[in-house]
Amino acid sequence: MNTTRPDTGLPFMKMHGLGNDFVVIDARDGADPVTPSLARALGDRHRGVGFDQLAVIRPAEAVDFTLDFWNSDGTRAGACGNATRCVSDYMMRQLGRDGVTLRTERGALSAVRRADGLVSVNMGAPILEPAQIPILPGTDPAHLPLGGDPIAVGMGNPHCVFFVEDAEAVEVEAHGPLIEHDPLFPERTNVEFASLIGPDHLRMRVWERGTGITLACGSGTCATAVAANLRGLTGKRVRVDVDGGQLEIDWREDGVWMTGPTAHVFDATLTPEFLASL
Ligand SMILES: N[C@@H](CCC[C@H](N)C(=O)O)C(=O)O
Repeated sequence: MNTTRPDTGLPFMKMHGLGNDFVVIDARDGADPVTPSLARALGDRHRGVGFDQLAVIRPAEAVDFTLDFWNSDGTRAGACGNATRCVSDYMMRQLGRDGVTLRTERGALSAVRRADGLVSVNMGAPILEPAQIPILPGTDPAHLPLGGDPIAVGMGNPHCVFFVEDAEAVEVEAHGPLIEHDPLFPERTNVEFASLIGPDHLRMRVWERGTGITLACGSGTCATAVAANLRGLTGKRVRVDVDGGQLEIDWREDGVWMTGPTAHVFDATLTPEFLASL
Protein backbone atom coordinates (compact mmCIF):
# COMPACT_ATOMS: atom_id res chain seq x y z
CA MET A 1 0.00 0.00 0.00
CA ASN A 2 1.56 3.24 -1.14
CA THR A 3 0.32 5.61 1.54
CA THR A 4 2.44 7.84 3.67
CA ARG A 5 0.05 7.51 6.60
CA PRO A 6 -0.59 3.78 7.20
CA ASP A 7 0.00 3.91 10.97
CA THR A 8 -2.29 6.80 11.80
CA GLY A 9 -5.08 6.24 9.31
CA LEU A 10 -6.10 8.61 6.55
CA PRO A 11 -8.58 11.44 7.25
CA PHE A 12 -11.23 12.18 4.62
CA MET A 13 -14.40 14.22 4.13
CA LYS A 14 -17.68 13.14 2.55
CA MET A 15 -19.45 15.75 0.42
CA HIS A 16 -22.09 15.87 -2.30
CA GLY A 17 -23.57 18.23 -4.85
CA LEU A 18 -27.15 17.24 -5.71
CA GLY A 19 -26.40 13.66 -4.66
CA ASN A 20 -23.30 13.41 -6.88
CA ASP A 21 -21.16 12.20 -3.99
CA PHE A 22 -17.48 12.52 -3.19
CA VAL A 23 -14.79 11.41 -0.83
CA VAL A 24 -12.36 14.30 -0.43
CA ILE A 25 -8.81 13.91 0.86
CA ASP A 26 -6.95 17.05 1.89
CA ALA A 27 -3.35 16.36 0.89
CA ARG A 28 -2.07 19.93 1.04
CA ASP A 29 0.72 18.76 3.34
CA GLY A 30 2.38 17.49 0.15
CA ALA A 31 1.81 13.76 0.65
CA ASP A 32 -0.24 12.19 -2.16
CA PRO A 33 -1.72 9.00 -0.72
CA VAL A 34 -3.97 7.95 -3.61
CA THR A 35 -3.32 5.02 -5.93
CA PRO A 36 -5.75 3.33 -8.34
CA SER A 37 -6.23 0.46 -5.87
CA LEU A 38 -7.02 2.85 -2.99
CA ALA A 39 -9.53 4.69 -5.23
CA ARG A 40 -11.25 1.41 -6.17
CA ALA A 41 -11.33 0.10 -2.58
CA LEU A 42 -12.63 3.40 -1.18
CA GLY A 43 -15.20 3.63 -3.98
CA ASP A 44 -16.70 0.24 -3.08
CA ARG A 45 -20.08 1.10 -1.45
CA HIS A 46 -20.13 -2.23 0.46
CA ARG A 47 -16.54 -2.73 1.58
CA GLY A 48 -15.22 0.85 1.45
CA VAL A 49 -16.90 4.26 1.81
CA GLY A 50 -18.48 4.69 -1.61
CA PHE A 51 -18.35 7.69 -3.91
CA ASP A 52 -18.98 8.80 -7.47
CA GLN A 53 -15.61 10.59 -7.48
CA LEU A 54 -12.63 10.86 -5.17
CA ALA A 55 -11.18 14.39 -5.06
CA VAL A 56 -7.70 15.10 -3.74
CA ILE A 57 -6.76 18.63 -2.65
CA ARG A 58 -3.06 19.28 -3.27
CA PRO A 59 -0.89 22.37 -2.84
CA ALA A 60 -0.55 24.85 -5.71
CA GLU A 61 1.39 27.87 -6.83
CA ALA A 62 -0.37 31.02 -8.09
CA VAL A 63 -3.84 29.62 -7.17
CA ASP A 64 -5.34 28.57 -3.82
CA PHE A 65 -5.21 24.80 -4.40
CA THR A 66 -4.97 21.99 -6.93
CA LEU A 67 -7.69 19.33 -7.38
CA ASP A 68 -7.25 15.83 -8.79
CA PHE A 69 -10.20 13.54 -9.54
CA TRP A 70 -10.60 9.76 -9.57
CA ASN A 71 -13.60 7.67 -10.64
CA SER A 72 -14.83 4.72 -8.58
CA ASP A 73 -13.31 2.26 -11.11
CA GLY A 74 -9.85 3.63 -10.20
CA THR A 75 -9.38 5.76 -13.35
CA ARG A 76 -8.58 9.47 -13.38
CA ALA A 77 -11.01 12.20 -14.54
CA GLY A 78 -9.83 15.55 -15.89
CA ALA A 79 -12.84 17.46 -14.57
CA CYS A 80 -15.58 17.15 -11.97
CA GLY A 81 -17.80 20.19 -11.70
CA ASN A 82 -19.78 19.23 -8.62
CA ALA A 83 -16.70 18.16 -6.62
CA THR A 84 -15.06 21.43 -7.66
CA ARG A 85 -18.03 23.36 -6.23
CA CYS A 86 -18.07 21.29 -3.00
CA VAL A 87 -14.34 21.58 -2.34
CA SER A 88 -14.34 25.27 -3.28
CA ASP A 89 -17.05 25.88 -0.68
CA TYR A 90 -14.92 24.06 1.94
CA MET A 91 -11.84 26.10 0.95
CA MET A 92 -13.78 29.39 0.99
CA ARG A 93 -14.92 28.62 4.54
CA GLN A 94 -11.38 27.71 5.58
CA LEU A 95 -9.87 30.83 4.01
CA GLY A 96 -12.70 33.10 5.17
CA ARG A 97 -13.43 34.29 1.63
CA ASP A 98 -16.27 34.22 -0.89
CA GLY A 99 -14.05 33.26 -3.81
CA VAL A 100 -11.17 30.90 -4.59
CA THR A 101 -8.95 29.98 -7.52
CA LEU A 102 -7.84 26.45 -8.23
CA ARG A 103 -6.07 24.30 -10.78
CA THR A 104 -7.34 21.06 -12.32
CA GLU A 105 -6.02 19.15 -15.35
CA ARG A 106 -8.09 21.68 -17.30
CA GLY A 107 -6.06 24.64 -16.02
CA ALA A 108 -6.86 27.52 -13.68
CA LEU A 109 -10.53 27.84 -12.63
CA SER A 110 -12.36 30.14 -10.24
CA ALA A 111 -15.30 29.62 -7.90
CA VAL A 112 -17.46 32.00 -5.86
CA ARG A 113 -20.20 31.75 -3.23
CA ARG A 114 -23.29 33.73 -4.22
CA ALA A 115 -25.36 35.78 -1.80
CA ASP A 116 -28.00 32.99 -1.80
CA GLY A 117 -25.37 30.50 -0.57
CA LEU A 118 -25.16 28.56 -3.83
CA VAL A 119 -21.67 27.95 -5.19
CA SER A 120 -20.67 28.79 -8.78
CA VAL A 121 -17.63 27.55 -10.67
CA ASN A 122 -16.32 28.72 -14.03
CA MET A 123 -15.62 25.41 -15.81
CA GLY A 124 -13.80 27.19 -18.65
CA ALA A 125 -14.63 27.37 -22.35
CA PRO A 126 -16.16 24.27 -23.95
CA ILE A 127 -13.79 22.20 -26.09
CA LEU A 128 -15.08 21.49 -29.61
CA GLU A 129 -11.81 20.46 -31.28
CA PRO A 130 -11.93 16.65 -32.01
CA ALA A 131 -8.38 15.91 -30.82
CA GLN A 132 -8.94 17.78 -27.57
CA ILE A 133 -12.33 16.26 -26.62
CA PRO A 134 -11.05 13.60 -27.64
CA ILE A 135 -12.95 11.82 -30.44
CA LEU A 136 -11.58 9.91 -33.44
CA PRO A 137 -9.73 12.20 -35.90
CA GLY A 138 -11.85 13.29 -38.84
CA THR A 139 -15.11 13.00 -36.88
CA ASP A 140 -17.51 15.96 -36.77
CA PRO A 141 -18.27 16.60 -33.06
CA ALA A 142 -21.49 18.44 -33.98
CA HIS A 143 -22.94 15.30 -35.60
CA LEU A 144 -21.32 12.13 -34.33
CA PRO A 145 -21.85 9.12 -36.62
CA LEU A 146 -24.05 7.31 -34.09
CA GLY A 147 -27.80 6.66 -34.05
CA GLY A 148 -29.60 9.57 -32.39
CA ASP A 149 -27.23 12.22 -33.85
CA PRO A 150 -25.37 13.07 -30.61
CA ILE A 151 -22.93 15.98 -30.09
CA ALA A 152 -19.47 15.65 -28.52
CA VAL A 153 -18.36 18.41 -26.14
CA GLY A 154 -15.25 18.53 -23.97
CA MET A 155 -15.30 20.24 -20.57
CA GLY A 156 -11.84 18.98 -19.57
CA ASN A 157 -13.42 15.51 -19.91
CA PRO A 158 -15.35 14.01 -22.82
CA HIS A 159 -19.15 14.12 -23.12
CA CYS A 160 -21.55 12.67 -25.69
CA VAL A 161 -24.92 14.43 -25.55
CA PHE A 162 -28.10 12.93 -27.02
CA PHE A 163 -31.25 15.03 -27.39
CA VAL A 164 -34.29 12.82 -26.99
CA GLU A 165 -38.04 13.36 -26.84
CA ASP A 166 -38.30 12.09 -23.26
CA ALA A 167 -35.17 11.64 -21.13
CA GLU A 168 -37.25 9.81 -18.51
CA ALA A 169 -37.95 7.02 -20.99
CA VAL A 170 -34.29 6.31 -21.87
CA GLU A 171 -32.78 3.07 -20.57
CA VAL A 172 -29.62 4.82 -19.40
CA GLU A 173 -28.17 1.66 -17.83
CA ALA A 174 -28.43 -0.17 -21.16
CA HIS A 175 -27.25 2.55 -23.55
CA GLY A 176 -24.71 4.35 -21.32
CA PRO A 177 -21.98 1.68 -21.15
CA LEU A 178 -22.22 0.94 -24.89
CA ILE A 179 -21.65 4.60 -25.79
CA GLU A 180 -19.00 5.00 -23.05
CA HIS A 181 -16.92 2.28 -24.73
CA ASP A 182 -17.69 3.14 -28.38
CA PRO A 183 -14.46 3.26 -30.46
CA LEU A 184 -15.31 6.86 -31.44
CA PHE A 185 -14.01 7.86 -27.99
CA PRO A 186 -10.34 6.91 -27.47
CA GLU A 187 -10.56 7.78 -23.76
CA ARG A 188 -14.17 6.56 -23.36
CA THR A 189 -16.86 9.16 -22.67
CA ASN A 190 -19.52 10.39 -20.28
CA VAL A 191 -23.00 10.10 -21.80
CA GLU A 192 -25.93 12.51 -21.36
CA PHE A 193 -29.56 12.10 -22.44
CA ALA A 194 -31.42 15.40 -22.47
CA SER A 195 -34.86 16.63 -23.42
CA LEU A 196 -36.06 20.16 -24.00
CA ILE A 197 -38.60 21.49 -21.51
CA GLY A 198 -38.42 25.13 -22.67
CA PRO A 199 -36.02 27.63 -24.32
CA ASP A 200 -34.15 27.98 -21.01
CA HIS A 201 -34.94 24.64 -19.39
CA LEU A 202 -33.60 21.11 -19.93
CA ARG A 203 -34.03 17.71 -18.29
CA MET A 204 -30.87 15.59 -18.29
CA ARG A 205 -29.93 12.08 -17.16
CA VAL A 206 -26.37 10.86 -17.15
CA TRP A 207 -24.11 7.82 -17.41
CA GLU A 208 -20.69 8.78 -16.05
CA ARG A 209 -17.53 7.26 -17.46
CA GLY A 210 -15.85 5.10 -14.82
CA THR A 211 -18.78 5.33 -12.41
CA GLY A 212 -22.19 4.63 -14.02
CA ILE A 213 -25.53 6.35 -13.39
CA THR A 214 -25.22 9.27 -10.97
CA LEU A 215 -27.78 11.74 -9.60
CA ALA A 216 -25.98 14.69 -11.21
CA CYS A 217 -22.88 15.46 -13.26
CA GLY A 218 -21.71 19.06 -13.27
CA SER A 219 -19.44 18.88 -16.30
CA GLY A 220 -22.13 16.86 -18.09
CA THR A 221 -24.70 19.52 -17.33
CA CYS A 222 -22.35 22.17 -18.78
CA ALA A 223 -21.72 20.04 -21.89
CA THR A 224 -25.48 19.51 -22.32
CA ALA A 225 -26.22 23.24 -22.07
CA VAL A 226 -23.49 24.01 -24.62
CA ALA A 227 -24.79 21.30 -26.97
CA ALA A 228 -28.37 22.59 -26.65
CA ASN A 229 -27.25 26.09 -27.54
CA LEU A 230 -25.17 24.86 -30.49
CA ARG A 231 -28.22 22.93 -31.77
CA GLY A 232 -30.30 26.11 -31.54
CA LEU A 233 -32.57 24.63 -28.87
CA THR A 234 -31.84 27.05 -26.03
CA GLY A 235 -30.14 30.30 -25.14
CA LYS A 236 -26.86 30.40 -23.24
CA ARG A 237 -28.49 30.50 -19.79
CA VAL A 238 -30.44 27.44 -18.82
CA ARG A 239 -31.76 25.55 -15.84
CA VAL A 240 -31.01 21.83 -16.02
CA ASP A 241 -33.09 19.35 -14.00
CA VAL A 242 -31.01 16.30 -13.06
CA ASP A 243 -32.07 13.34 -10.91
CA GLY A 244 -30.63 15.02 -7.79
CA GLY A 245 -31.98 18.56 -8.25
CA GLN A 246 -31.32 21.61 -10.41
CA LEU A 247 -28.20 23.31 -11.74
CA GLU A 248 -27.99 26.73 -13.37
CA ILE A 249 -25.70 27.00 -16.38
CA ASP A 250 -24.58 30.29 -17.87
CA TRP A 251 -22.27 30.11 -20.93
CA ARG A 252 -20.53 33.49 -20.78
CA GLU A 253 -17.61 35.09 -22.66
CA ASP A 254 -15.17 33.92 -19.96
CA GLY A 255 -16.42 30.33 -19.74
CA VAL A 256 -19.29 28.08 -18.71
CA TRP A 257 -20.48 28.93 -15.19
CA MET A 258 -22.33 26.31 -13.19
CA THR A 259 -24.23 27.10 -9.98
CA GLY A 260 -25.87 24.85 -7.42
CA PRO A 261 -25.93 23.60 -3.81
CA THR A 262 -23.12 21.87 -1.95
CA ALA A 263 -23.08 19.69 1.18
CA HIS A 264 -20.27 18.67 3.54
CA VAL A 265 -21.77 15.62 5.25
CA PHE A 266 -19.15 14.21 7.63
CA ASP A 267 -15.44 13.81 8.36
CA ALA A 268 -13.89 10.46 9.24
CA THR A 269 -10.64 8.51 9.10
CA LEU A 270 -9.74 5.38 7.14
CA THR A 271 -8.29 2.86 9.54
CA PRO A 272 -4.69 1.65 9.28
CA GLU A 273 -6.18 -1.87 8.89
CA PHE A 274 -8.19 -0.81 5.81
CA LEU A 275 -5.14 0.88 4.30
CA ALA A 276 -2.92 -2.12 5.03
CA SER A 277 -5.41 -4.49 3.37
CA LEU A 278 -4.95 -2.93 -0.07
N1 LIG B 1 -19.43 14.07 -11.54
C1 LIG B 1 -18.59 14.87 -12.30
C2 LIG B 1 -17.91 14.32 -13.50
C3 LIG B 1 -17.09 13.11 -13.18
C4 LIG B 1 -16.00 12.74 -14.12
C5 LIG B 1 -16.37 11.69 -15.10
N2 LIG B 1 -16.90 10.48 -14.57
C6 LIG B 1 -15.21 11.43 -16.05
O1 LIG B 1 -14.59 10.34 -16.03
O2 LIG B 1 -14.93 12.32 -16.83
C7 LIG B 1 -19.01 16.29 -12.47
O3 LIG B 1 -19.73 16.79 -11.58
O4 LIG B 1 -18.57 16.95 -13.41
